[in-house]
Amino acid sequence: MSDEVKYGLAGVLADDTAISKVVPETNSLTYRGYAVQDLAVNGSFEETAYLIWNGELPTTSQLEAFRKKERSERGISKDLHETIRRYNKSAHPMDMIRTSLSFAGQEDKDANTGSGMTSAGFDKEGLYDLSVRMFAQIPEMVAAEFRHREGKDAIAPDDSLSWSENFFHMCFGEVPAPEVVKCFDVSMVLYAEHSFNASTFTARVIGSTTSDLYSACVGGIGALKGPLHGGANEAVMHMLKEIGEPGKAKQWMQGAISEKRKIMGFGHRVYRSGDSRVPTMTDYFQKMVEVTGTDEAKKYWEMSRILDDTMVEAKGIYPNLDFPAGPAYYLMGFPIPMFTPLFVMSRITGWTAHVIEQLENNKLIRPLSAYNGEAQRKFVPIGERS
Ligand SMILES: CC(=O)SCCNC(=O)CCNC(=O)[C@H](O)C(C)(C)COP(=O)(O)OP(=O)(O)OC[C@H]1O[C@@H](n2cnc3c(N)ncnc32)[C@H](O)[C@@H]1OP(=O)(O)O
Ligand SMILES: O=C([O-])CC(=O)C(=O)O
Repeated sequence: MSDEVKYGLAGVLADDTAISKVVPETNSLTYRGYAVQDLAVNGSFEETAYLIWNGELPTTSQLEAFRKKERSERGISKDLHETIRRYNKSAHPMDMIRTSLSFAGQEDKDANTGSGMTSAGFDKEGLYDLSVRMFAQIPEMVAAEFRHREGKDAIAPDDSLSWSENFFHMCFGEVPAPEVVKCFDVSMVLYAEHSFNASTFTARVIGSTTSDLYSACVGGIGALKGPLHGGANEAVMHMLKEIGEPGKAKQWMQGAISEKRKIMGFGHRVYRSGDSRVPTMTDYFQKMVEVTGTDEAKKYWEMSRILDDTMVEAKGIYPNLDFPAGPAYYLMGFPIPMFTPLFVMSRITGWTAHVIEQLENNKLIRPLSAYNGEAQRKFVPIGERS
């Protein structure tokens, strides 16, 4: 270990950003200056997406035009549908969405817009158009992959529906109660952006080589899949199912703590005393429990309260957004392995905005390493090696 190295880049300021601000001291998060909880409760995910890319909230007519643009970009190709139908049904949905986005990139004649592969160079408008296209099409990929795993045909998008309503329609063939759609929409707002988290930083690193936007986002998907990052929302639900009932929750948590196990959905690199997004998502998880009204839903709610209290009391480690989001998605009817692809559908806004910001003032991201391997030595011909 070297004193000069910042392991995991912890505490390192790697660049400027005007997209979001995380303030750990006050557990607050703003997108372009707006508190995330205000955006989530009072606005829609479409408005947040517009804000993240354009820097300002849309007026009524701007939002109308944005919605029209998003709807006009819906519709993945027949070839991609055909490819999805060939996927191994037991593959993880994150592997499926990573493959589908990559497939869409090789089909898209505009894929290299704004990249070093074209002589035109940086093209902000072109990159924005590509971003909206991915935002419009990724939900259809996720829904088609879900239905393929279930042995069902894909459902075409419905342009009369909002981005969130349309996703439910493409998954289940119907739009649930407005309260359920709102809870989902809130989760999308909360997941959209979080400064230099691992997947966004990955996307920026790829963007900094002036590679293309699809490559940057495919890389982001790879980084998000891990349970230390986006994959934790799935792990939380597996944990709740493993514990099984509220009566066992405290003892389970105490056992996990004494065995020094990492408990999924808790802790954060930046927040040390609570994740700014958790109170809002917890309120909406509770609303999902009320809407569902089942004993199972109440059981997950009670368990999550006990786990939260026990962990905070024993270790002073607080839940992160994945903790309430996982069970909320479960109550919406999504299968567990689909939770991280839902995160992708939202975070595509943050990833693309960051790649555009990176390219606006680009400097290749290339840190140094402290070498701790063998000292230089003489080459030994193969016949002389022991
Ligand atoms: C949307 C998101 O991506 S949010 C993050 C989602 N990830 C998770 O929920 C996975 C579980 N959490 C973790 O693994 C970590 O908290 C991370 C990876 C998120 C942050 O990690 P780091 O900033 O590197 O903190 P680090 O892992 O060094 O933890 C610091 C201390 O807190 C403990 N700690 C942190 N998180 C946890 C946890 N979830 N369970 C148990 N102990 C924990 C560590 O064991 C360590 O203790 P020690 O100093 O006694 O060794
Ligand atoms: O910021 C992080 O390290 C992880 C996180 O919460 C996110 O990406 O939303």
